Amino acid sequence: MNNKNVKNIKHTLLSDNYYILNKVTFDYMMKSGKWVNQMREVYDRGDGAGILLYNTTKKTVILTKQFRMPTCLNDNDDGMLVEIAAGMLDKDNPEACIIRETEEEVGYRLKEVRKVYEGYSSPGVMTEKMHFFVGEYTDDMKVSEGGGLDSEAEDIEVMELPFEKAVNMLHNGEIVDTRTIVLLQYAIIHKLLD
Ligand SMILES: Nc1nc2c(ncn2[C@@H]2O[C@H](COP(=O)(O)OP(=O)(O)O[C@H]3O[C@H](CO)[C@@H](O)[C@H](O)[C@@H]3O)[C@@H](O)[C@H]2O)c(=O)[nH]1
Ligand SMILES: [Mg+2]
Repeated sequence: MNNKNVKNIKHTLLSDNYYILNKVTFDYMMKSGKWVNQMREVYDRGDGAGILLYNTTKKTVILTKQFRMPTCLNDNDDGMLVEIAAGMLDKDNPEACIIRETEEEVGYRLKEVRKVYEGYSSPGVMTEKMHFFVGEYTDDMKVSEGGGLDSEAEDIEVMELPFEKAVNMLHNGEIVDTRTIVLLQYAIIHKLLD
């Protein structure tokens, strides 16, 4: 931390049941010069990486579908969410993480990936920074059915679909995962599948 307008940062652990939730209090100097004491609850579950897998010959992309309880509690009736392949870094670097997660979740062993963005997922609440990749896949890279790790009770449906269909799903509101929106827009802007 390097900000002269912030001092007296104190962490109080609220939960370390699975990941870490802290209450963080600090003094913050407003633009007016007045110091105010503020409190934020901050959830720390490490950083993540996600990838848009695309095939320029078939003009397809690979996405996943899985149950996401938090979305179910907010407007997503059945809790099923269409997403890019993604995972948490654990102890890996972002590139190693996304190559591992791609094989676990969708069954393709990638040789190369390309980092395109890095961004905070929900900066008011979470520490998480997300590393965004794109990667070209071909049929001969398929090594398994994917689906996620049984040991983590992951139950992931692999969806290979025409890019055009994915773009329609983006525009008609079927795709509501922000990370997936970001990478599909990247693919459109940079004409990855033209
Ligand atoms: N028991 C238990 N297990 C959990 C909990 N939270 C996560 N897990 C387990 O941890 C696994 C993490 O799988 P990953 O593939 O590494 O992560 P992810 O859930 O796909 O996360 C990705 O998407 C998130 C967006 O929802 C991102 O926040 C994250 O950085 C990453 O990109 C989940 O499948 C689940 O089994 C929890 O509170 N309790
Ligand atoms: Mg995942």
